[in-house]
Amino acid sequence: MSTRVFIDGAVGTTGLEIAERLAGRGEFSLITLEEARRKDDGARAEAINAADVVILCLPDAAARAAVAMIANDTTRVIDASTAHRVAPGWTYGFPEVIGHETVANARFVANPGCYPTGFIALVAPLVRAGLLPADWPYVVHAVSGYSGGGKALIARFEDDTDIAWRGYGLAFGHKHVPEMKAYAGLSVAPLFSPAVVPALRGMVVEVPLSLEALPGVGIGKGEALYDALAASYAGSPIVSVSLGAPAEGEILMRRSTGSWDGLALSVIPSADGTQARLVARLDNLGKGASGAAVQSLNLMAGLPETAGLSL
Ligand SMILES: NC(=O)C1=CN([C@@H]2O[C@H](COP(=O)(O)OP(=O)(O)OC[C@H]3O[C@@H](n4cnc5c(N)ncnc54)[C@H](OP(=O)(O)O)[C@@H]3O)[C@@H](O)[C@H]2O)C=CC1
Ligand SMILES: CC(=O)N[C@@H](CCC(=O)OP(=O)(O)O)C(=O)O
Repeated sequence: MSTRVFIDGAVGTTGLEIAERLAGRGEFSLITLEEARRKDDGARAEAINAADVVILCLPDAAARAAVAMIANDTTRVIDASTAHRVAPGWTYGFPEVIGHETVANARFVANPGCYPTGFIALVAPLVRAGLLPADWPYVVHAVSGYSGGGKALIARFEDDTDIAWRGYGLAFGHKHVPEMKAYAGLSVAPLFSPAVVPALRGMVVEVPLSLEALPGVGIGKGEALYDALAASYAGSPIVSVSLGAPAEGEILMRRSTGSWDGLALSVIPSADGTQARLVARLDNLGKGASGAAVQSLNLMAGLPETAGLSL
């Protein structure tokens, strides 16, 4: 029997991408609402309670309201919003970090944020292995494609094609910081500096490290960081790890890059071993949102984790 899936927010940026990844897959049957009823609470409640799995692609408040509509003890949830990522009773939907079985068996799964996906993938295994300190104020520089801001930011970048770079998060307290701190296992919040560039999709997340200044780390430890990350993701069909700068000597985000559900991690040590740059590249709409949701859905349905993904 196929798994009945309802995507609440199915015509938004994330919802549409999830629907694309599920299209034509016989393991799932999609419950859909016509345009006139997609924001009708009665119709949504009916669809939510008829589904085996509901995928919430909504603003935070609407996601909380949708969970409150569940009137049974079987409907499972994957919430793409920020509403439940550090909430008790919810499982963080990052199988490579939290454990595949844990996600497969969870009822309430919070899909990770796009920037935290890069940061946590780089830092969590290294803190867990005792190679990086938990009580260090890590700095996170990151660049996202404008689809990361949903329909509103897409419209802004399409209307104002003169924007070359948009730094933001200047009031601090970005909504992704709590999950970064929690799932990287840190006792100090990272300092997060995000920016948007005029590309629809794509993301680079960088954590620069002074190995000589980091307590308990030291000069020449870049390769040990690489070894630990490579071991942590060994065999993953989704996460790759490389050592050193790309042969081209630069990292490019291209406007023409299409949908991709992988996550590429690099450890780039300096020649003298005193510094390293940890870099994650992903598609904010892929492993950063819709790809991750479909990966969790696959696991929850007992299917191979990469089914329907572009890798
Ligand atoms: N874009 C991204 O890269 C990522 C987004 N997310 C998260 O996913 C969620 C969705 O984001 P995104 O797809 O970008 O946002 P969009 O603004 O593109 O889409 C949100 C959709 O939700 C609909 N909606 C809003 N309120 C309700 C409601 N009460 N009932 C039913 N539908 C409603 C909107 O309707 P309408 O079309 O009428 O406005 C819209 O279609 C957010 O929580 C976001 O933070 C997570 C990871 C990455
Ligand atoms: C470019 C841009 O605006 N990005 C969004 C985050 C996108 C994302 O990951 O949203 P979730 O937190 O719902 O996962 C932001 O910084 O608020």
